[in-house]
Amino acid sequence: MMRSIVLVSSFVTALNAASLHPKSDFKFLVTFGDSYTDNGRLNYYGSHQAHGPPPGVLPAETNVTASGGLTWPQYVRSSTGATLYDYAISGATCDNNNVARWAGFLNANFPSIITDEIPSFKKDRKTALYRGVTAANTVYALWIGTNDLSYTGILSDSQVAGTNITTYINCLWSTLDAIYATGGRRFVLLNLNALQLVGLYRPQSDGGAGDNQFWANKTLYNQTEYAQKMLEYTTSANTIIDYGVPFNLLVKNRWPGAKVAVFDIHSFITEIYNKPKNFLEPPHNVKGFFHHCDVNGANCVDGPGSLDSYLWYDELHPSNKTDSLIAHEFVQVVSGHSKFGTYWGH
Ligand SMILES: CCCC(=O)Oc1ccc([N+](=O)[O-])cc1
Repeated sequence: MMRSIVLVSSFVTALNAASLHPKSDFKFLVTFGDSYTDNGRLNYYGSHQAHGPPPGVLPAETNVTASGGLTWPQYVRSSTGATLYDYAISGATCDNNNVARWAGFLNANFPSIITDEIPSFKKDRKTALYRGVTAANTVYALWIGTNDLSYTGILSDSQVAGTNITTYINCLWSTLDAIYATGGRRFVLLNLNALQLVGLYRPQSDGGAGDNQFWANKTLYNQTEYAQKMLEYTTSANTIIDYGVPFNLLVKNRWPGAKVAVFDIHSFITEIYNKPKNFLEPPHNVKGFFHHCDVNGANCVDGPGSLDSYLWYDELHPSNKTDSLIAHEFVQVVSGHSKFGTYWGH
């Protein structure tokens, strides 16, 4: 049977950011991901023998995240008034059965979306925390993959044998399956960041970092080759996401009644990189980063200047200025008004 494809032009009506009263169609934001999104959840695991909070309990938040300040969902909350449930955990991959990363301080792997974030969400979903959550008033955001493709993952062929970028992409669809099964119908999928631009993967010959806390022996490698690999991996995965969302949603009818927006973070970050004066405070800094530590992540020194001038906080993470820009654009995506959003629905 031929199925008509409908590009949803307006995902939801525009948000009244100024009032701080959440709009009826954006009362709750539920987020899944890694340190790009984590607002303190890993800290809870770190202080509770690698266990998450009991069902119905939110971990304490921090206002100094991996961005150097608030992270993007916290900015979305403050601009929209939406209630935020953030399951993101720093260091996470999509599924530890595909790419697992050891966390010495946990004496366990970093918790992943499939093994920890989704199970925690499903347990919480049955508690009073989710009173008032409906299919219509809740947006689920998924931003994962930076660690899957990272030097400790696919970039160094460190994934579980037999798994690959397609396995990672299939994990995205499995995550949407799990949320859909709980009643979620409105999804925003944030694609892979332009990782060839971060200091971690940029060659030193182009202003990138040398040996560092996220890749301790980077200088032993052909850095130009690895930056190019990262460009290939992120752009190829993002193309698969672009085609995979309408294929799964509309051709396979995998999530009947759902709407999915793809937020093209790769292009958004690249636009900040190319036109910093439109986004960052002068003097703009898009090649360097603000927070400099040794290869052990210790003896850190900040600056020079203000973090608001920087695209990046450290070798890997957007600055909190950038996170505030991501949040602003995310709200535009949810409202159907972003040139960085592609909207799919029945
Ligand atoms: C965006 C993915 C990068 C990431 O998750 O980085 C981190 C991993 C682990 C920690 N941590 O253990 O604190 C922080 C950031």
